[in-house]
Amino acid sequence: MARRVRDESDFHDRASNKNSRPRTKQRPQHEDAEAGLVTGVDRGRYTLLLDENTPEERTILAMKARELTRNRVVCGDRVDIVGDTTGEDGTLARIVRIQERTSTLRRTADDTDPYERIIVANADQLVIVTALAQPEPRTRMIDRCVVAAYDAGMDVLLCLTKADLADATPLRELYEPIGVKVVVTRRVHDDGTADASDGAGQGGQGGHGDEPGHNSSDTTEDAWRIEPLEAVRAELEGRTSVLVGHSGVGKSTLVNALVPDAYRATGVVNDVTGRGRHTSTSAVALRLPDADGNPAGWVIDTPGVRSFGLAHVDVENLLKAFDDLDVVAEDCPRGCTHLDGAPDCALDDWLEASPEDEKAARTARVESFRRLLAARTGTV
Ligand SMILES: Nc1nc2c(ncn2[C@@H]2O[C@H](COP(=O)(O)OP(=O)(O)OP(=O)(O)O)[C@@H](O)[C@H]2O)c(=O)[nH]1
Ligand SMILES: [Zn+2]
Repeated sequence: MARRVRDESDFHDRASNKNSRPRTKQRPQHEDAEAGLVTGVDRGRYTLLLDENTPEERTILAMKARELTRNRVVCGDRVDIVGDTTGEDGTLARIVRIQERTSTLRRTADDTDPYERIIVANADQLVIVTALAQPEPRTRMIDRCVVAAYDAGMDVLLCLTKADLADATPLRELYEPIGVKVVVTRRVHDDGTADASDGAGQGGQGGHGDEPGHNSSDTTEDAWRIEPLEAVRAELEGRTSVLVGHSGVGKSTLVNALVPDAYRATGVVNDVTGRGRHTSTSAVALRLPDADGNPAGWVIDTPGVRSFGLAHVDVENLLKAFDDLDVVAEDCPRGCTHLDGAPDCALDDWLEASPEDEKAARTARVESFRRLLAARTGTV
């Protein structure tokens, strides 16, 4: 369901909109530019992957060229680069263009940040990692993430962790009717028990999942593993997924199991800034291996993203994520809010006219849609 989404320049910098930029003057200058993928951003330094999946594949560092000063380059962006692109020590290339984005996950300006920001570009799936207990799930937070994803034209995967501690059924029932895919993971001890009484801290950076794609008890003698890891991997393969989740939900545990050495692989950024990765708040793209260790997609971890401001969200975009309701709402009065109690809202007529056997399903759809609409406002 990836739809074309407007460029960031549509929102706060119309003057520099790409259509009015003197492209023809830049083109000849940069016709030797190479293409790269932004895998990390840290204080004006961009980590890029060039010649992806070829023998020449390499990681380089770059900065933005002067003409891009006012444009934000984010993780997941495809960019054009000039200068020294060898990636050798001490080299710094220049990003001269941002390629057209297929999606932009964004958050609204708020009290702490006056700008609406793009968080990640070109992702097609948002993975909301939520623990079933410790910490307790917060459905309002999940709703808000779903809204942000649907607004961006992204699919949603709800990953419910710690199923060894609580039942996933209530959350499943809440989210499956709105087109959210659900995967449920649990911690399983190597002796087969699903008891989470100890082992805390062993998993965060753990030795679990040392063997890409297997992570089974015959390769790890100690403690525990996350299951079913392969079901999660199957949902991520061939896609670019953004992972969000509150502290303590088990996101790092999951990323480590899926992408062995994930955090060591981002060391390039650390070498430059001297900062540990865990103090970084910007997104990092990690390559997901398939069961044989071959590249099979991208997982973008977002350590700093705990919630989304949603004031920018367009009701129409949200409605588009509900195909059936979108058609019905064509009969709504102009400017209908579609909220509960909205005068003459066609969604209410649709419910009333429902055949008996469809009533429950229709009601679940409309109620879920209205819940998401309401979640746009207020704070988490
Ligand atoms: N019982 C149980 N504990 C789990 C499970 N997954 C992770 N944990 C534990 O939950 C705690 C938090 O996991 P992390 O992976 O560090 O959580 P996080 O979401 O990355 O949190 P931050 O690192 O603070 O962002 C750790 O002690 C893990 O061992 C699970 O499925 N069941
Ligand atoms: Zn309506």
